[in-house]
Amino acid sequence: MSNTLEDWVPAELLRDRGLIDGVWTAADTGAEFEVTNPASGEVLARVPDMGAPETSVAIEAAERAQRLWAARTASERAEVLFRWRDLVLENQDALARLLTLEQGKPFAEARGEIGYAASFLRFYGEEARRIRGETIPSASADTRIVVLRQPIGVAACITPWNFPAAMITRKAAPAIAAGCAVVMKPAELTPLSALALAALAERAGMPAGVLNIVTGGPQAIGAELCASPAVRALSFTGSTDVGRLLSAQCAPTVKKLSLELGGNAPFIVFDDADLDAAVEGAVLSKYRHSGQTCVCTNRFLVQDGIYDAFTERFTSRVAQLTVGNGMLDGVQVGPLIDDRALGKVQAHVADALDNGAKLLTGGEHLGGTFYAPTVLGEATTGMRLATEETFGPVAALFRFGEEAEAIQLANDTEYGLGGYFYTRDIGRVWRVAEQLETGMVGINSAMLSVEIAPFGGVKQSGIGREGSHHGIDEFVELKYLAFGGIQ
Ligand SMILES: NC(=O)c1ccc[n+]([C@@H]2O[C@H](COP(=O)([O-])OP(=O)(O)OC[C@H]3O[C@@H](n4cnc5c(N)ncnc54)[C@H](O)[C@@H]3O)[C@@H](O)[C@H]2O)c1
Ligand SMILES: O=C[C@H](O)CS(=O)(=O)O
Repeated sequence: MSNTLEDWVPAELLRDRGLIDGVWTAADTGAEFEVTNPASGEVLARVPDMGAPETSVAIEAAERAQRLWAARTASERAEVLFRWRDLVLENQDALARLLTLEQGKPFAEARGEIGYAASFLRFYGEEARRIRGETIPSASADTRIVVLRQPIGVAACITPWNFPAAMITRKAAPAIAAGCAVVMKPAELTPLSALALAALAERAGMPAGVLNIVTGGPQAIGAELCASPAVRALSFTGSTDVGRLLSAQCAPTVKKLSLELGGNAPFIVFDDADLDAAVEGAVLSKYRHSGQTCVCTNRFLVQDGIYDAFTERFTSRVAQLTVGNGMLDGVQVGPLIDDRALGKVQAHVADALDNGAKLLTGGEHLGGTFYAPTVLGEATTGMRLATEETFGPVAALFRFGEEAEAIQLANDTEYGLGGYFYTRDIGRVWRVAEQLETGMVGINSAMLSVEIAPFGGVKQSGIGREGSHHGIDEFVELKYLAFGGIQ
């Protein structure tokens, strides 16, 4: 099978330059870095290794463009987003192939991600015309109070490798709808999808400077974005460690921060759960994208009375999953993104086994960065996978007795992104939903991600929300106007 980009993706979607002020641009030094296919290790492309100087030029371009963009009507901004969305959907298969080649996820999942990416362009195109202010009944007869919602200005966006398309539009679409201009730094492991999306934005009529893509070294680009007083908002998706660092770097210029960080999602199966539904939900929430999703389950908490039945059914389903190159038909689990990710998975499994976990299926390195879908029984809280995000295809099953114990275990983490539970008791549904310390809760449901709902975490999983009408708030400022002297 060919792994050459040009055999799979039309030339108009392949870009080997960053986009700054509407110009496809090389690094000032001419330096480049390689983008590789995680399924084969082959080099797919080389893209510019930019740093602080190019980032600074992109910020200046965004500043100029933003003033003009904000002066356009909301309908004009919406039209550009709608055309962009149409082009993304027209190119859905090609974009999905590009995504699978640079990122590894199975083609069907990649195709789903492109549809998900397009959904943000449509939703925020619609939302552009609903960025409404308010009037507040005044305290005195001769005054009036009006609140405007204005674009914040230049927004910096930093995105991860696990959703190389959807994380771009989940940030860019609300920012652009609100009248902001964006300087985007995609993950260095997966810049090609971001560049292809930018090529389509350009074709959709996005004015020069409104969407800039800077590829290259995260530290240098990140430091410049954080230090610039012209950048008024930073929207970051990635690990909690980098989120903490960026928060500190933004403190001197006091930016609005939106942080979508790591998780340690619990998935609770109560004795009264619908077993078939719980097993299907468990497989989806754990093995989607080889476990490399921020809302993937990290800990299965299973009540004593259903533990054996759930474990048997779940393990048998997991053992049937097909692992392989995501470009091949029927593959359900692709490679891990790189050797570092593989090393963490192997270390978590070894640590769990050393501490008494039982290997029920998997536990094998399958060559390259492929790892067998794995289930570990009798996990306990002293194991690394109880407190750290494994970010791989490893399910750890913990036992519990009473509802209160499940809630205590579920909340025993610094993270608070997603959580799931399965039960048929309506009283328990409310009790548990209200007590879980997470930003999102799946109740008899394992899918949280949809453009119309607010996605985000509490505790050290982040600040702010993406998606839904709340996603606009990250990119607007309130301005209160006090009118006096009205007779
Ligand atoms: N909450 C969410 O919505 C969400 C979504 C996807 C991923 N994640 C989390 O992201 C993590 C996996 O992604 P990752 O490995 O790409 O995370 P990461 O934090 O290593 O990288 C994320 C982005 O930050 C950049 N980056 C790294 N160091 C930087 C620095 N010093 N300055 C500026 N930018 C820097 C990277 O280049 C990349 O673009 C997991 O923890 C996962 O849970 C969270
Ligand atoms: O990694 C987590 C992202 O937010 C992707 S998704 O929204 O859960 O699909």
